[in-house]
Amino acid sequence: MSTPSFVIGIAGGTGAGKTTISRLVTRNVEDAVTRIPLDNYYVDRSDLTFERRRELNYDHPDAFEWDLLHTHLETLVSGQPIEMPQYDFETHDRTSERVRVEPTEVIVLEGILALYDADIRGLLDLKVYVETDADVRILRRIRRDVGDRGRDLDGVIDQYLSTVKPMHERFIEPSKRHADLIIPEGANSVAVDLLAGKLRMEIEDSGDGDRDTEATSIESPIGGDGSS
Ligand SMILES: Nc1ncnc2c1ncn2[C@@H]1O[C@H](COP(=O)(O)OP(=O)(O)O)[C@@H](O)[C@H]1O
Ligand SMILES: O=c1ccn([C@@H]2O[C@H](COP(=O)(O)O)[C@@H](O)[C@H]2O)c(=O)[nH]1
Repeated sequence: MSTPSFVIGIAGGTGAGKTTISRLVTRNVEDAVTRIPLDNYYVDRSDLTFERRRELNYDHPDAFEWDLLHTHLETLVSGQPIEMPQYDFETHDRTSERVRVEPTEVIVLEGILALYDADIRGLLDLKVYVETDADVRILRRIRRDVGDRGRDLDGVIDQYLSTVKPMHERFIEPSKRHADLIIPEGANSVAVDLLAGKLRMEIEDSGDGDRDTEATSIESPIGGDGSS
């Protein structure tokens, strides 16, 4: 167990590439990094039926349990472990499982509104916003939500137009002004390598970590095999 010396927040719209970037920048230093998906802090709505949960707005700040996230980040930063909630996108529900997370040298908080809350921002040493065009993001989201999250095309389109897009414009995009670093076009390989280097430096400064490096290669901008 270590006391974290560096906390990064990675925000950006749905499908921007936040998860991909946080995986890429931490891939050679995994033992020294704790990744906290903001999604795990969606408010527990297991009191509602599935039908009702399906209609909720998951892109408004009120959908998240900020106090719990703040407490957990503070706990990790103070060198103590947390019991992190887990979230199931297929059922739109927090699961009964909790995962024990030990503090490491670096913490990466990643999610659509990772830069939204002022108290959370106060705990971040580096604030990153991933900026990717809306058309690329919706194409990625369709592929992911239909393929991995149990949705159908009409459902993804309805949700996008009714809540995802308006909340993006109202809350997510404006949070970009808090960023120290804006990464254009998702997993931009130059930005990923710079960020990975920064992480390695922080880890080395705190006296631990695997220092191997690997070049970053980026596939087609909407995933798949890149063929047309
Ligand atoms: N630069 C990229 N090139 C190709 N596919 C990407 C890229 N970045 C992300 N993707 C794909 O797009 C989808 C959404 O990316 P993800 O990182 O989960 O976005 P976010 O976490 O911002 O919602 C995933 O299927 C991922 O593999
Ligand atoms: O129950 C839920 C919870 C969230 N969502 C959608 O997920 C995205 C955030 O995840 P990303 O990985 O950043 O795309 C958000 O836009 C919500 O609309 C959901 O559909 N159902």
